[in-house]
Amino acid sequence: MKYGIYFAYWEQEWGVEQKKYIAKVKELGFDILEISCAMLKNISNQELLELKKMADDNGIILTAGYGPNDQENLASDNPEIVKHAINFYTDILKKLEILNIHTFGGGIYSYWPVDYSKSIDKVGDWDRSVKNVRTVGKVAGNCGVDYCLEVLNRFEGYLLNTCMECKSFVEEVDIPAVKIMLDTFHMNIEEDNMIDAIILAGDKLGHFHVGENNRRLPGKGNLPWYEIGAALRKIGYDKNIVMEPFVKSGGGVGSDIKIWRDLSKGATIQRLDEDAKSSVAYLRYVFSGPNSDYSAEK
Ligand SMILES: O=C(CO)[C@H](O)[C@H](O)[C@H](O)CO
Ligand SMILES: [Mn+2]
Repeated sequence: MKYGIYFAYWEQEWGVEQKKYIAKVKELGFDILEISCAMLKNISNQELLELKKMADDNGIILTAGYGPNDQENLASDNPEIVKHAINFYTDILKKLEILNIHTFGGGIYSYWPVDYSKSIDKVGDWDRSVKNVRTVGKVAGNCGVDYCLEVLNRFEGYLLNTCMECKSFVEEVDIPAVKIMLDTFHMNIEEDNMIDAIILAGDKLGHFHVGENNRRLPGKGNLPWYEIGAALRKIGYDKNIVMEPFVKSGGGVGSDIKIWRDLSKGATIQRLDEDAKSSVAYLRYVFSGPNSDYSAEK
């Protein structure tokens, strides 16, 4: 397994320049930097190549995350929005191919975060999204990108709240590049048992986000990391583990993620860095097993 972190741990806006985090995460002991596709919307080819070179030079793997806005919604009942969304994803996927990025995840079958002042048509949105994710998933496959559908908690999304729903959706889409993405923060809210959910995902699991019950760094909350690691090993998961901590309020990130207090306890940037370094060392240790009493027979 490779270990990474989402740049937004240090930032308040999704679209900011993220190149500077490549050397930093390397230094802190990570293999991966996850960037936001928000920064790829208006990027030049030259900048793309520079970003790729910087990752290569530092021995860092890049992955990509994204929370699409309501104009990029593949589940929309408005054909103009769907057309725009398909064009948007096609452009982004071509850029990911240039960047040698093979993993793209998030609520990329709907929009995020959902506006619940509007009425919800889950059945209709599901059918439209299956059809349109199939279209975009084929493009992803041609670009060598796994298109990973993140299971989100009910307050942020309504289409895929559990691994079971995501598995059915992925089976309906039936395109090899379209995979399940799980995030321990969301699983802790929605799944009866997050270990069983990982086992259920099995070889369809394409990407894995880790964060505590309150989105602090792994090791600072109450999630069962030993058991999570054992479940990942049991399904033979050998892809990416990307931590997605959110601890500072403010800006677009703070408002989308709903951080209304300082979960970092006033940490300086230096302290944030040290915490991330300790957390990835901790995760590498607990996920390497065999440290858990989660039995393989379960
Ligand atoms: O877990 C998430 C949202 O709660 C997502 O992974 C990202 O934050 C989202 O895609 C924005 O990039
Ligand atoms: Mn996530």
